[in-house]
Amino acid sequence: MIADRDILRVSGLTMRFGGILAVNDLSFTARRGKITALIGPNGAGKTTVFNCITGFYRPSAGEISLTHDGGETHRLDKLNDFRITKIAKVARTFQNIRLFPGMTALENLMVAQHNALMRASGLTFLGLFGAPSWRAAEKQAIERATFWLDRIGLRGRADDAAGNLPYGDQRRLEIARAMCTEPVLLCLDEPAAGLNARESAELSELLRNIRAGGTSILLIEHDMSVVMEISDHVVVLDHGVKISDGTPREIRDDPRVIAAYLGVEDEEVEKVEQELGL
Ligand SMILES: Nc1ncnc2c1ncn2[C@@H]1O[C@H](COP(=O)(O)OP(=O)(O)OP(=O)(O)O)[C@@H](O)[C@H]1O
Repeated sequence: MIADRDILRVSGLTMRFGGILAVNDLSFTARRGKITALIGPNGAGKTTVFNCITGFYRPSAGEISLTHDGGETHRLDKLNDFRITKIAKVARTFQNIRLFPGMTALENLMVAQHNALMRASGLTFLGLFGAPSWRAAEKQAIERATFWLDRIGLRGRADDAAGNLPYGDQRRLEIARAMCTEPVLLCLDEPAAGLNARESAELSELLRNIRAGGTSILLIEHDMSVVMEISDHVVVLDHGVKISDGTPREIRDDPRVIAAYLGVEDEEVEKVEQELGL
């Protein structure tokens, strides 16, 4: 069977908080094996969309479906966050770092594989007695953690407390931790926030590697150099509504996007366009 080109389809997504319409009838798709960026000015609704996709919020209306390579489709708007991670295989990171700072880098990656280890122990205390199934699963978990420590260049710091690592390393460790759950879709909320130029370049390299490995990525990002450099497809939100959708180049040249970022009203778009010579 040929896999569906789109891994994620969001259709008519609406999210209300009392009188606030944070996301209004939003539709877009994310392609399989590609990097899709969700951008927009502050308060545009990006994190709310992420929270709906990853089950932190139940949408007020709309459908979110994720299709695995084999054709199996999951309605994310109907699943809770636990099942979205475990069954639909969607992983996420947050705007603020949420590592366990007192645990080592390796331990942080092992904790992410807790579900697999528990399954191998038959959900009992067999692990404590070193049952063969548990030992095999533990070996595999260590191998996977080591693989990701290598990928992010932190093998040599495996035993250091995560909280003592430089900020950029912590950001990459968080992404590695999400990858240890073997997601089909990785959702990253502002991964480049607070990074210096060298750390941003390392992040871009890591995300390209993850894409090359076949994992699809959905990314919220304010750092336009990262967005333009690595995204295959960009969706632009403003006031909860999609205002543009296309390649990074198409987005960059879209007067509606420029106007939204400059904070001007619709009727001024033409003026901005003229001023920029578009
Ligand atoms: N839990 C909530 N309760 C009430 N209003 C909310 C809630 N979450 C978000 N909002 C509102 O929804 C709108 C969209 O917010 P959201 O955080 O999704 O935007 P954003 O594009 O991610 O912004 P930023 O780039 O600043 O992170 C804002 O007006 C915000 O105040």
